[in-house]
Parts: sequence; structure tokens; C-alpha cells
Amino acid sequence: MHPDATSPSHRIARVAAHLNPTRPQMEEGAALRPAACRAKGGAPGFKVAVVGAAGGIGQSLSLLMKMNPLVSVLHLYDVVNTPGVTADVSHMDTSAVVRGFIGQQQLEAALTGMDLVIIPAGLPRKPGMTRDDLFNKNAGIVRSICEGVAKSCPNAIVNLISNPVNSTVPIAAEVFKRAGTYCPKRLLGVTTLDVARANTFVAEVLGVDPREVNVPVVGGHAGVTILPLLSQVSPPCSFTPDEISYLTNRIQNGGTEVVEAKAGAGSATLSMAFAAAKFADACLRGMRGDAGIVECSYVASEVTELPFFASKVRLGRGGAEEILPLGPLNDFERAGLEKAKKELSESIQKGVSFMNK
Ligand SMILES: NC(=O)c1ccc[n+]([C@@H]2O[C@H](COP(=O)([O-])OP(=O)(O)OC[C@H]3O[C@@H](n4cnc5c(N)ncnc54)[C@H](O)[C@@H]3O)[C@@H](O)[C@H]2O)c1
Ligand SMILES: O=C(O)C[C@H](O)C(=O)O
Repeated sequence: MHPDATSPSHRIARVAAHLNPTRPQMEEGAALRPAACRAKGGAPGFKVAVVGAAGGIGQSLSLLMKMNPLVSVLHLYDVVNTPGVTADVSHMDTSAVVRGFIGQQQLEAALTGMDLVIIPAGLPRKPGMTRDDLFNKNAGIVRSICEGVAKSCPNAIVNLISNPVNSTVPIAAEVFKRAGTYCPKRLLGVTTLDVARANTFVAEVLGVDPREVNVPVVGGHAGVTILPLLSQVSPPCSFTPDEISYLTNRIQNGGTEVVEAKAGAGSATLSMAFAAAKFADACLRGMRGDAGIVECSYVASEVTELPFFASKVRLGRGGAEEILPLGPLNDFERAGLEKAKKELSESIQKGVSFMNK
């Protein structure tokens, strides 16, 4: 080794070799600079990509994934503004190495080698819109990102956040089927925010800490398809008919509550990033081989006659290893399930038809 190889000036030169302030950092799919310096000594862990990383959800989610000790490499991809987000997040002194990628030409580099791909890309709602009103814009975005996944990291587990989730998950499944890479266990629609809201609102009614409450929320992720199973709350408790009506309505309309409060400035981003980070962490713990990881997610399912349905799933090394049964429903929940299935069936068909056009 050269006598100066470990001297401060040599180390600075080594870092500087990866910095070229006269060029945009994101050109040519290059990894952002210090990553290259630390790659050798990087902590063991999973490689995770956030697709849509410069958005409202994407920025906070990138921050939270940078804090996750199970992540060794974090790729941040968007069609705009990734350089700033990447530079910012990369200064956090946690172990994950951060690299930024921008634009369609860099999608392949962003996704290659990833173990987990989290997708919060696409338009959010404005007041007066349903999630389904986002279909025309977001269906194409999800299709092109999933084509990238099929090509560059076909074995990655995908956490799909982009709305309308009830249709975008079937679209992703069709893309993977066409590419010959489809594995139902690896495609998970993120419905964790519904569970977070249900836990919060139920805890408020019960006057307890929300962290002690677990409400299964099944069905899908829009309006009546969001079906909280209040008869199965843990720890066991009971509600009056008025409380059931209030809670069901508030949980089903939690997204709209935020959209209206933001008054045109988008939909839930902070609580969603929190929920997505929680779900991604559960997936990573499952991938590591931890036992007993159970979360609700919208997945390919045989729990009902529909091809996709959200329910409790056991997460393992391969993704959604087991779909758990719904358990006993009361009359109110059985009626809710019928309504949910009717709308879900149409949303699933809409996603599949989009791919068959
Ligand atoms: N599943 C859920 O529970 C849940 C909760 C909240 C929001 N959402 C959905 O998440 C999506 C994102 O919401 P947001 O508030 O972050 O929106 P946003 O507009 O703030 O951010 C979206 C980001 O996606 C990027 N993007 C657009 N096309 C892209 C492409 N082809 N590849 C990569 N990135 C692309 C945009 O540049 C933008 O940075 C919306 O569809 C919203 O409805 C889902
Ligand atoms: O409501 C929305 O449009 C965003 C998201 O699906 C949510 O539930 O907050």
C-alpha cells in the first residue's frame, strides 16, 4: 500500500474522485458519490428502492428507510428532483448507502439488484375526487415501473402504494404475468394506513394507547372496500352500535378526511410514509427469516371468490407466505363484505382490462 494511502489527504482525494460538482450527479445512472466510497465496508442488509422518492410520501419514506438498520443500500428513483432528495437523505449518519436515479433511462440502474421495491409513484387526489379518478394517470405509471421491475429485479418483493390500489395491484400482476416473472407472494398492495387509522380511532374511543390496539382491516383500499373487523379487535373489546357506525365510517373515509383538510395540496403523505415504512420493515423482517410476522395487505388471494383481497398475511422469506382466513364475522361485517366485494370486483376487472386493451 502506498504510505499515504490512509492519510487524511488521500481519503479526501478518494471521496473527491467521486464528486464532480460541475456535472449533475444523476447523469448516466451513476451512483451518487460517497456511496462508492463506502460500498466495500457497507453493513450487511437488504437493498431497497423507493420509486417516486421525490414525492410527498417518497421523501418521508426515504428518510424512514434510511433509518432502518435492515437496509444496507437505498436507491431513490423519481422522474424529477431526485438529486436534492438524495443529497439530503445521504447526509443522515445511518448505515444505509444512498444512491439517486432520475428519469426513465435510469430506472434499470435504480432497480437492478433490489430485494424490495416500494412504489409511491403517481398522482394524489384532490377534494371531490375518488381514488378511481386517478386511474387514467396512475395505471400507465404503475405499468411502466412494473415493466422495469420485471426486467431488472424480477425476484424483488414489491410494496405497491400508488392509487387506486384496488386496480393497480391487478395491473402489476398482469405486467409480471406477461413478463413471465409473476409470483403472487411477491406482490403486496399496501393497506397499512387503514390499519394505522383503525388502531388510532379505536384507541381514541377506548381511551387507550394506539400501540396496544390491533384492528384487522380487510377487503381493499377505497371507501366501502375498506372493511374494519371491529369484532376481532385485539385486545378483545366491545362497542355500541353507534360506536361501530362512527368507527367504520371514519376508517373508511380517513383518506378523504386528509384530502379535504389539505384542501387541494394532496393526500396523506406523512401518515402514509409512516405506514409504508412500518410495512416495509415487516417485509424485511420476514425476508430475514423472523417468525410470526403478520400484517394486513392486498394480495392475490383465495379468501373470497375474488382474485385479490386484503386480509392478514404471514410475511416470510418469499413475501406473503400464507394468507390467513378472515375469521368469524358478525352480521354487520358480513353485509359490509358483500358491498366491498361488489366494488372490488369492478376495480379488479378495470385493472385487468387496462392491460388487455
Ligand atoms: N396505499 C395508500 O394507502 C396510499 C396512501 C396515500 C397515498 N397513496 C397514493 O400514493 C401516490 C403518491 O402520493 P403522493 O402524495 O406522494 O404524491 P406526489 O405527487 O407528492 O408524489 C408522487 C411522485 O411520483 C413521481 N412520479 C410520477 N411518475 C413517476 C414515474 N413514472 N416513475 C417514478 N416516479 C414517478 C412524481 O414525480 C412525484 O414525485 C398517489 O397515487 C396516492 O394516491 C396511497
Ligand atoms: O385518500 C387518498 O387518496 C390517499 C390514500 O389512499 C389514503 O387513504 O390516505
